Amino acid sequence: MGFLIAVDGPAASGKGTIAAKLARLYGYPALDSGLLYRAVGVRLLAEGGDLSDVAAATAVARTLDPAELEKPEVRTRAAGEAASRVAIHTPVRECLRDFQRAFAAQEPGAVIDGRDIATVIAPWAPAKLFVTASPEVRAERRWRQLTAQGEAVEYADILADIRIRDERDSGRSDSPMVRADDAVLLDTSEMTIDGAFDAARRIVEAARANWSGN
Ligand SMILES: Nc1ncnc2c1ncn2[C@@H]1O[C@H](COP(=O)(O)OP(=O)(O)O)[C@@H](O)[C@H]1O
Ligand SMILES: Nc1ccn([C@@H]2O[C@H](COP(=O)(O)OP(=O)(O)O)[C@@H](O)[C@H]2O)c(=O)n1
Repeated sequence: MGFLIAVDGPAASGKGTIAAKLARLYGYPALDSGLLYRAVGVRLLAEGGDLSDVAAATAVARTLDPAELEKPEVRTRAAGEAASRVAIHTPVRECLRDFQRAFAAQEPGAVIDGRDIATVIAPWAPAKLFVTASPEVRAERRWRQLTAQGEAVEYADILADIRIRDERDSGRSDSPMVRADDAVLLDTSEMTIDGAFDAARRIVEAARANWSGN
């Protein structure tokens, strides 16, 4: 198994940004695991399905095509909400698990960001970060991001979304969002993107120095 960097954390904490930069730094492939759940939610809704219909959501997860992760629709506010609603279904998570585990194990290394990478997908990961920030800061970042993408959204509504999603993601019974005991907490509330990346890089370098692999 390679040097896997697991980057977990709540919505809009900056974990994807950090994961992408670490992947570039080390020359590893990166997987944004949230896109898998977003793509399931988006297709289910497009087919007129119900997000609480476990069988229908599982059928979509089983037939997910990588091209669906590239669609701009998976990056919308509604897709984030839909993702967290299909992500509570155990059979949906099971359908997506093998792909993530195979991605995680590749040599010489990989970076995956999500909610349960360090706890469920790859507890063996040599480097684990739990990236967070206050709900207000995350809402501000998500509001800016969605506005820049052309979505008309209000800050107050995005803050409410963030709070609901935090509760749903950390309260579900299967693979809840939680910091792994051995994951390093990185609170980016007061950090710039460069500052957060620098802190993440130092955490990963320390983990690499302790790693018994190549
Ligand atoms: N430290 C930071 N300071 C300001 N903006 C940030 C920071 N980290 C990320 N962002 C921005 O916030 C938004 C959400 O970041 P992203 O990495 O997609 O979060 P996540 O993957 O946790 O949902 C993006 O537009 C990103 O550019
Ligand atoms: N490894 C993962 C990744 C995402 N998810 C779910 O998918 C949703 C969307 O994830 P995301 O990472 O794209 O969300 P943001 O953090 O970008 O808003 C989350 O709210 C989780 O419910 C998950 O359950 N497990």
